[in-house]
Amino acid sequence: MRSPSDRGDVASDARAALRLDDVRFAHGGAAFRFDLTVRSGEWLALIGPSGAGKSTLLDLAAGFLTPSAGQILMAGANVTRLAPAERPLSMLFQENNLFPQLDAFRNVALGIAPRLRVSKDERRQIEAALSAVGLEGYGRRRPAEMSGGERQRVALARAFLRRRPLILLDEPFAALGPALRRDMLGLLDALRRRDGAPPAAIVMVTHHPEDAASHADRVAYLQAGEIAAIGPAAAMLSGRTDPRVSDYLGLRSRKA
Ligand SMILES: Nc1ncnc2c1ncn2[C@@H]1O[C@H](COP(=O)(O)OP(=O)(O)OP(=O)(O)O)[C@@H](O)[C@H]1O
Repeated sequence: MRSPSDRGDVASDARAALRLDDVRFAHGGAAFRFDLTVRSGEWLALIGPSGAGKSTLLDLAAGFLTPSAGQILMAGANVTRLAPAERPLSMLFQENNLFPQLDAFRNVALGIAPRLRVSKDERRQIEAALSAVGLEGYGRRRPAEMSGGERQRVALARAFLRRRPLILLDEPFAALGPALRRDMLGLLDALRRRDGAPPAAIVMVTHHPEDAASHADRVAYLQAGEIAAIGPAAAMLSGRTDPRVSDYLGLRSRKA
């Protein structure tokens, strides 16, 4: 049986949560070229040195940047020219995911009711989402009245209420301590499996190899604007697959 490769076979590509097909982009002096297939329900971690293009890859997938060439597909549909709001995904950043003037309830409500007019049923869903992230009773608090971890929980509640099949994470827990980061990743994993629906696929930028090791199915290593290596998380993080990855992870002894 052939192992799933990055290009994948035609049938699995058609169902892929995300596919970047020879996507090209340039900003500043930096050029980017990405080929990637993320299967439905898969958790992919993006690692690599600062400036390698991890955020650029996510921004292209989300629609905040437009490729100069190539195609972006989600569940087989070409979304290359669609605005971010029209794409079947949710994205979480390291900060500023919430509207500061709105309380937690309204920030979550925006996930399903952009004009903030909510029905009784929607109110119940929003309260259930807040409770699922451990924030029962926090509905009236504004972002400034919450900790960084609580704010990210509100953002998670909103993302999951939207029930999009793809979640893009640009280091959303990087500012949290190790224990809290572990809790948040566990919560994210539990939330994406709720309701018996297929789990949402996740593409997560991280500078913490241990986060990738504990949750990712595959790891992609980016360097100089492209995916230099990709494979199962355990193999990639063992440092035995690619010398560039082991150097990045600090796993190879260096000669003085
Ligand atoms: N808006 C922009 N205009 C010009 N150049 C940019 C812009 N955004 C990013 N770049 C450049 O593109 C390259 C890739 O940036 P990107 O943010 O994707 O890297 P990264 O791998 O996410 O880095 P980090 O780990 O530091 O967040 C960098 O050299 C950066 O300076």
